[in-house]
Order: sequence, then C-alpha cells, then structure tokens
Amino acid sequence: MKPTVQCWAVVPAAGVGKRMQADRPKQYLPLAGKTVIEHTLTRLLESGAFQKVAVAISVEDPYWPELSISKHSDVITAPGGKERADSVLSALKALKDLASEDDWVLVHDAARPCLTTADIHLQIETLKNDGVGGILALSSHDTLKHVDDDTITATIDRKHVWRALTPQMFKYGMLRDALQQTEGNPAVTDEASALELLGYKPKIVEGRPDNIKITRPEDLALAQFYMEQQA
Ligand SMILES: Nc1ccn([C@@H]2O[C@H](COP(=O)(O)OP(=O)(O)OP(=O)(O)O)[C@@H](O)[C@H]2O)c(=O)n1
Ligand SMILES: C[C@](O)(CO)[C@H](O)COP(=O)(O)O
Repeated sequence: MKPTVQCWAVVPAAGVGKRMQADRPKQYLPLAGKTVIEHTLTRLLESGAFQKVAVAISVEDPYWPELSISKHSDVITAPGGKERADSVLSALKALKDLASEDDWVLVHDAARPCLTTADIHLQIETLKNDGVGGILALSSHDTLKHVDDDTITATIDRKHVWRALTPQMFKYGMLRDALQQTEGNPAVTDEASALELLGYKPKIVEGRPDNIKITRPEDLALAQFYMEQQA
C-alpha cells in the first residue's frame, strides 16, 4: 500500500557492532536464513511505503557488495560516517536530487530487523499531517529509578519516559538541516534529539515491543523468536 504522502527510507548500516563482539558487523550476522540487514531492507521494500531506500555503508565494508539486495533497483548506497548521525546525513545527501524538502523520511536502524509493515503504516498515517514528525517509542512496564552510581535518588513518573525506537520520521529538509547544525554533538544519538536541540517537539507513536535493536549476542535468539511469532 502506497501512503498518500511521498516517503523515503534511510538506513544507517555503517556501524561496527562493538557490543555484539562478533567476527563481523552485526548487520551481516545470520538470522532466520538471511543476514540481519537483508531482513531489515526486505521489510522496508515490501511495505510498499517508500520511493527508494538509501543505505549508509562503511567504505571499508566487504560484505555489502556480496548481497544481491545491494543491487536492488530501489536501493541507493551512500558512504557511512564516523557516528550514526554522520551516516544518516550522508544517506540524506544521496537523495538530494530525488527528494523534495517537504517529503517525509523514515530513518530506520539496519540493526532492527523485526520491524512490521503495520508499524510503518501506523507511523506514517499518525504523523503525515504533523508539522514536525516523530518516532516510534515504547512505554515502560517497570517502575523507573533515577540512580547515581549504585544508589537510587528518585523514582521517575513513568508516564514521562519512553524508549526511543526507529523508524524516526521527519521532513527531508528539516532533518538534513538539523543534522548539519548539530554535527559532532555526542548528544545526538537519534534523529529526534537533533530536532529537540533546535527547539522542535517531535511526537511519539507507540510501537511494537518486538521491534528490537540487535545490540548484544542474546538479541539474535530473541529476534528469531519474534520472527517466528510474526510468521
Ligand atoms: N557510524 C555509524 C554507527 C552506527 N550506524 C548504524 O546505526 C544503527 C544503530 O547503531 P548501534 O546499534 O549503536 O550500532 P553499532 O554502532 O554498530 O553498535 P556498537 O555501538 O555496539 O558498536 C546500526 O544499524 C548501525 O549500523 C551507522 O550507520 N554508522
Ligand atoms: C536510534 C536508536 O536506535 C534509538 O534507540 C539508538 O539511539 C541508536 O543506538 P545506540 O545504542 O544509542 O547507539
């Protein structure tokens, strides 16, 4: 299903996966018959929501050219950067002759292979008339503590704390400008934080808990479990 607004996908996939401690970047690890990144890109492409998918890949990456999906006619490759935000900006620049300033861009981690078509369309439909955009996020099912070293200093009202997921959906021009203006700022760990630093107030859309980020070794088994449940 094509949304009524023009959308592009940007996929940062240039990380090294330090916390995974594997013999290759985590996006190339096997998961349910494919690599992690093949699942992620296939889900984005099959959602029917995007004009093109721009993927940021490290310039020293020997794995990407080996995947047939790297030659897909709707996939554009851009050079990755030092930090995630640099990779996202690079992929946005690769779309500059295709995307219009007011088109929507959904930035989605290569390391989140369990994203569903339902969540993509929920996010687009919820935010398509918003002036800023927003992110998929998860509420907390646990009581939350503020801690200094190993000592609790406060209990936080959980209605004010959400876990940021991806996709993160913003207007092409606004996101590019925000990432350029906040370049090098270590506080920018996602797209929303770049916009927040400039005074914008992005929205949250409640996402699914199975949209996990593969970060540590045990996450692969969890992703496999979720994929079996989704099938
Ligand atoms: N310079 C970077 C760093 C990260 N990413 C991408 O951003 C996403 C989320 O980042 P994270 O989970 O932190 O991945 P890594 O940086 O690879 O992991 P680690 O922090 O454990 O090294 C991943 O798809 C990763 O490939 C990227 O494109 N460019
Ligand atoms: C963008 C992100 O996936 C939102 O949770 C996250 O900020 C990137 O990963 P990291 O673990 O913060 O590097």
